[in-house]
Amino acid sequence: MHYCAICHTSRAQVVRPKNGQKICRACFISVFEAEVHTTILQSNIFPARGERVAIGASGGKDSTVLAAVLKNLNQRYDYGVEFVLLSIDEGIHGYRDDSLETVKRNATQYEMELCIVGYDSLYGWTMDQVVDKVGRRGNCTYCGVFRRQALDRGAKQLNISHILTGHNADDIAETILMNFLRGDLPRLGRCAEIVTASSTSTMKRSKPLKYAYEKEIVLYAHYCQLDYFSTECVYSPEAFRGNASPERRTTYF
Ligand SMILES: Nc1ncnc2c1ncn2[C@@H]1O[C@H](COP(=O)(O)OP(=O)(O)OP(=O)(O)O)[C@@H](O)[C@H]1O
Repeated sequence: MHYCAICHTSRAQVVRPKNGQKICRACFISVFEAEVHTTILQSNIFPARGERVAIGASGGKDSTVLAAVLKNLNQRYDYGVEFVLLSIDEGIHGYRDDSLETVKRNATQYEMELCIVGYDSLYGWTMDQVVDKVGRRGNCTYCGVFRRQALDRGAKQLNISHILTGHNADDIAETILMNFLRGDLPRLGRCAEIVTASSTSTMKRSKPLKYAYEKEIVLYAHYCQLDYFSTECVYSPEAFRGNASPERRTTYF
């Protein structure tokens, strides 16, 4: 039997993909949370007490883990921040309607206010209607752009100027590779930053899970028995992110 490399008393149950360390369940949970706390401190994500901050909440594993960890860390280290869950309803039947039910339960579990903003009320149409009219080609690209803007508009409605997202280390590695394949140098330069503030808007965006590997996020959610939604978007097989072949790349230049 291997003993945990941190506490040396319990049985090791996890081999960390990051460094090969064999640790027990309790030490994994505490080290995972400690690393997110370090990212928050080193990047000065919450510079002011009393700030209201939105968590972009999709109901998926990343944003659910983000909300759960922030709830714990805010209590433990007293950041003095009030978190609000902000969800965008893109209007994708059989996907977003189900995941929003998860976010509603999370709002109760984490005692956070929830605000849901829909593409239908912001733009006058849903993604299902867009796909019906123009087909599936490239729809993930528009949807991503609309979602980003919808998050900004939702946060403004709440009088909030700071949005956190659950982007993890694997997402950021994929984004770097995608920007490289597209030859998008300006984005390549800034896509790995933890805190970004655009020159055209006052909205600040942060990624506290930047150093968390997707495998460990799933493990954290599993060990903490978090309630999250794990079905893929019905339109996502079309995304460049999941299928970045050179032939497809040419359509983006
Ligand atoms: N519909 C949405 N409403 C609010 N925030 C969203 C929504 N979709 C995505 N986000 C935010 O953007 C982040 C990255 O989204 P992405 O679509 O890449 O999903 P993901 O990597 O599967 O994350 P998750 O597991 O949280 O769904 C999410 O973690 C979340 O913070």
